[in-house]
Amino acid sequence: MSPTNASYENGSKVFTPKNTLPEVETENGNGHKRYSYEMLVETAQFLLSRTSTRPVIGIICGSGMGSYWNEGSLAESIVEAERIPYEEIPNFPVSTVEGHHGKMVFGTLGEVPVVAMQGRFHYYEGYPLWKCCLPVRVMKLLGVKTLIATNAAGGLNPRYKIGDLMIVKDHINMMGFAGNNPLHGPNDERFGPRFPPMSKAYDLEFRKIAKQVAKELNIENIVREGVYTCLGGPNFETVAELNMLKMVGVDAVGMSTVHEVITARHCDLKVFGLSLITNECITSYEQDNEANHEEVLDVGRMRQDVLRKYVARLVEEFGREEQRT
Ligand SMILES: O=P(O)(O)O[C@H]1O[C@H](CO)[C@@H](O)[C@H]1O
Ligand SMILES: Nc1nc2[nH]cnc2c(=O)[nH]1
Repeated sequence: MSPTNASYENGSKVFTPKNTLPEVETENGNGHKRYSYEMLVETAQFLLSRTSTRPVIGIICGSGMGSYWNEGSLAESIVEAERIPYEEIPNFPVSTVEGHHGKMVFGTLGEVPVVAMQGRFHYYEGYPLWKCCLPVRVMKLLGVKTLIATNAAGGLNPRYKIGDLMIVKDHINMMGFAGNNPLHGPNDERFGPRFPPMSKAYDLEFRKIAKQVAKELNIENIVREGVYTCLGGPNFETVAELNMLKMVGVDAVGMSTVHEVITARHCDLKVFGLSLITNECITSYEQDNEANHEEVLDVGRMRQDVLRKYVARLVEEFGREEQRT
């Protein structure tokens, strides 16, 4: 099916943008079918029927960071948590990566109603980008106003240390350079415009608040601010690739987040991004160590206490900011 309605005026082809998409699109060029707005409404309605929480902030937990949402450890922060396994959610993918539990957690942090994804979807798992980002649109339909996307990332900036936290200032959409974008294909205006701007992807006010909160919590020495990029994975990068990324101004490298943020901004969610630097990016052939997922998960575990406290305080502050504006 054509993404646009074409008609002819004075012999020239005129395209009128369509407002809605068909229930299930035909193949979009990647061999994957997309879900319609109505299907995602069905998913959101299912979730709303399973919880009394009406979340205003959505959180995506990065690799190894979801464990701080496990039973017990968050009891004092997430109040009356309700956990819904992805398998039970209509139209939802399932998590296949170690360190991603595959549950939606509803509850409150401070006074703020939240939904947290304990496990995200990655391109390398075999999901097309739009499907990796489907939960972001579901969050929008749940009433979420702000997305907090956390991730584990390799530290490319030589000043970064393992265990540092990086407030994401901006991203470079490397996969997008090659034409792979979650918004690829027909646009549904009910989510957002065909050509969304991306120059204010990461909310400036939230970034200021995050720096202030880092001071209050006395963790400013480990909190950085920098540029993130996402590669398709699942392999970690070669030395030459990392040196190229360094040259173009990348501070941290991962395999997620960028497409989620694009999807979130498209549907007008405010965004805050936070990377946990879990490993050093290897930029010299003389170095012996190599990146590995175990280290990524270990550092997530090691920093879970700090992350939990920091994210919980940020949620409170962002919730307050949300009420103010
Ligand atoms: O981005 P998150 O999901 O935090 O995880 C990062 O860590 C994993 C590699 O160890 C990859 O999945 C990469 O994307
Ligand atoms: N691409 C990539 N993803 C990561 N996730 C955690 N560490 C890394 C890394 O070094 N590279």
